[in-house]
Amino acid sequence: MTRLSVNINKVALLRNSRVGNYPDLYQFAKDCEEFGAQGITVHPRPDERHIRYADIPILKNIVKTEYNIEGYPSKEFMELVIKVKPDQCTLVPDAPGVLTSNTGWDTKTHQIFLTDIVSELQEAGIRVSLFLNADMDMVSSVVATGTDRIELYTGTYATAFLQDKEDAVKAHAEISKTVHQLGIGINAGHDLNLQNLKFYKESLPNLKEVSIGHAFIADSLYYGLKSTIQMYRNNLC
Ligand SMILES: CC(=O)[C@@H](O)[C@H](O)COP(=O)(O)O
Ligand SMILES: NCC(=O)COP(=O)(O)O
Repeated sequence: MTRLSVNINKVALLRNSRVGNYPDLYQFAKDCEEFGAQGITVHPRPDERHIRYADIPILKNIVKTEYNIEGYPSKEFMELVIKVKPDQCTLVPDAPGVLTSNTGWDTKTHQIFLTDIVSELQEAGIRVSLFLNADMDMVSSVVATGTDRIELYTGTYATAFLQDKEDAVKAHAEISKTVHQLGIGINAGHDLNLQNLKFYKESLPNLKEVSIGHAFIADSLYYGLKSTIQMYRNNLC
């Protein structure tokens, strides 16, 4: 089974565009789970453009499925995650001012750094996932970090899907098969949507979780939250 984890960053972005608490981020997370979401993902960025650090502990008491916190392992981020103890922490190599996540880790270059971070999170009882490009050259260093999972960055897949979907998914299918055989779990995310999700899932039989936010929230504006969750879940069957 592939879990659908809804990334609620963009609900927080809308909330932050006015003083007050509307839409209510916490009620939205509750409703996502009531309607069938199997996880909630948040990505607190240093500028707090959407998810605020103050949201993180509150959501910990609200999320009943799986709570996934994504972000760059800065000192502040690590202190927050270790304190809150989500089910999973997905480490992302984003620079502070980046518009959105746009690449995975160079685990070869950052192997020692990541190994220490992975170990610190695991000692706190948190499952760790590393955001990664579909690059077989990274596999040995990924294993060396001791990470529990990888999250395949699917932004390039989503772009290439429109031209040649078989070619777009090839590297992802190959690395997921290899990493699965090495005992590491496979997650995926970024720019997945109702057009490209089903083919991706069919091409990666060992996919444990997808985290989807931007397209999902946009779709919810048209179809409503309950219908959108069902539509995405139907693409993961
Ligand atoms: C890591 C990733 O690809 C997404 O989870 C990221 O959280 C998107 O961030 P924005 O919502 O700020 O674009
Ligand atoms: N890890 C990917 C995620 O949480 C959401 O990415 P996107 O669907 O907002 O591009």
